[in-house]
Amino acid sequence: MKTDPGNLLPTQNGGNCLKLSKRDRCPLAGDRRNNEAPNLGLNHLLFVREHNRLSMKLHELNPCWSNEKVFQETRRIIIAQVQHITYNHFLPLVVDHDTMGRYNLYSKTNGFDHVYDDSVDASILNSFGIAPWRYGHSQIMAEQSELKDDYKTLFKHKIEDNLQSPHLWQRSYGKHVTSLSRWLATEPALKIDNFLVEGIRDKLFFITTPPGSDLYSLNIQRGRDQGVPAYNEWRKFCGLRKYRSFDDFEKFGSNLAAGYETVDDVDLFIGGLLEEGENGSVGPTFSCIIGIQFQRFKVGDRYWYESADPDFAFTKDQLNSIKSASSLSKIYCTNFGLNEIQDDIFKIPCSKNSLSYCRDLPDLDLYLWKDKTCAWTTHPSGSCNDPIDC
Ligand code: HEM
Repeated sequence: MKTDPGNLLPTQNGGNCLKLSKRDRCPLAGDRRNNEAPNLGLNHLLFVREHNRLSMKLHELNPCWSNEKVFQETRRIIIAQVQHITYNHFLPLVVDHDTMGRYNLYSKTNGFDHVYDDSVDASILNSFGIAPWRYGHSQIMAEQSELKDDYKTLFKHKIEDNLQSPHLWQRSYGKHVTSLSRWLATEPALKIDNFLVEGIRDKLFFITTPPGSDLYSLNIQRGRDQGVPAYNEWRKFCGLRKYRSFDDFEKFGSNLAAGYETVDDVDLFIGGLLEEGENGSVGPTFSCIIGIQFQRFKVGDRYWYESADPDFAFTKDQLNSIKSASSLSKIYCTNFGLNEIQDDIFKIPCSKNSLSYCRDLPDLDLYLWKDKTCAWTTHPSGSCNDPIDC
């Protein structure tokens, strides 16, 4: 895929982003919101770099493959990695243990899994995008910072000064990508709760649209605009006890009583965030909706990465390599130039999650993608320049 100098996201003339310096350019990525916050842009950049890294290797292994074939095969591998990491490493930290089991969200440890059900609609539930999946807004930190290679020196950048701008990672041809990613990988996100940092509560987008707005208010209003059922309706749907009075919200009850007429009016986004989950995850109502949604994404996806459909399935060995060797830690440190990283990037480094050298973390075995016919196709004379077989 195309990149800019510094191996950065490609840019367009003009474009829709905030330019904080003369040299800033608006990046192009799969989602136009990639520049909403610098760390979101970094995650888009991460997978462009990973795509190009894998496709170069596939091309070296299979010189007879067309560019299109290399692109499509790489895309398929990246999608499989994202699905595997999301369901097995990330989701178990967002929802509770029961939800993972109830909705069959874990992948099988090895081999294929026939999960596809053509009666399942994999599109997004209105309520899911409005409330439970916005839980992450409460985890947003007040700064987007950089950590130098001593892991101690910190350069802080206020979040409100950098929204809608690629400046932090783009300046000096991407020289700061590594230090930003070091911070992102090691600094714990904030707790999931009903609090929001000031930079996105009072000052959201204040540079472009002064005096700025409030992300939680937008979330609440969006739910009302789109007719999302109230919190208590969802509790009932999820088999939880409906709340009868504001006292059920315990210490938050009196504040809610000041803003709502009855307990049945409480918005899903507000009620859901007030629940406490298991080990810091979201509470039972959000877990329920997220569980249903992720089950639909999985079971309603004809191309789910564990599929054994002979028309497009990975081989069993390829699939097992994806399962055993995909980790966001590896993808991060390989593509962002880190030497070391904790084994599980979703958790902070500690004695149970120690640092490893990047090169020691498992990587996909791309030799399993070697097309045995390829060398002969490119060299009908039979001369062999194949790095593996020769
Ligand atoms: C600095 C970080 C972030 C900023 C500035 C931000 C900002 C926004 C804004 C302005 C909206 C549109 C609100 C509306 O008008 O309805 C939005 C939507 C949304 N955000 Fe965030 N967000 C951030 C991080 C996150 C995180 C970490 C998550 C989840 C883990 C998340 C999940 C969502 C979802 C699901 C939507 C709705 C998307 C849709 O329906 O198309 N956001 N965000």
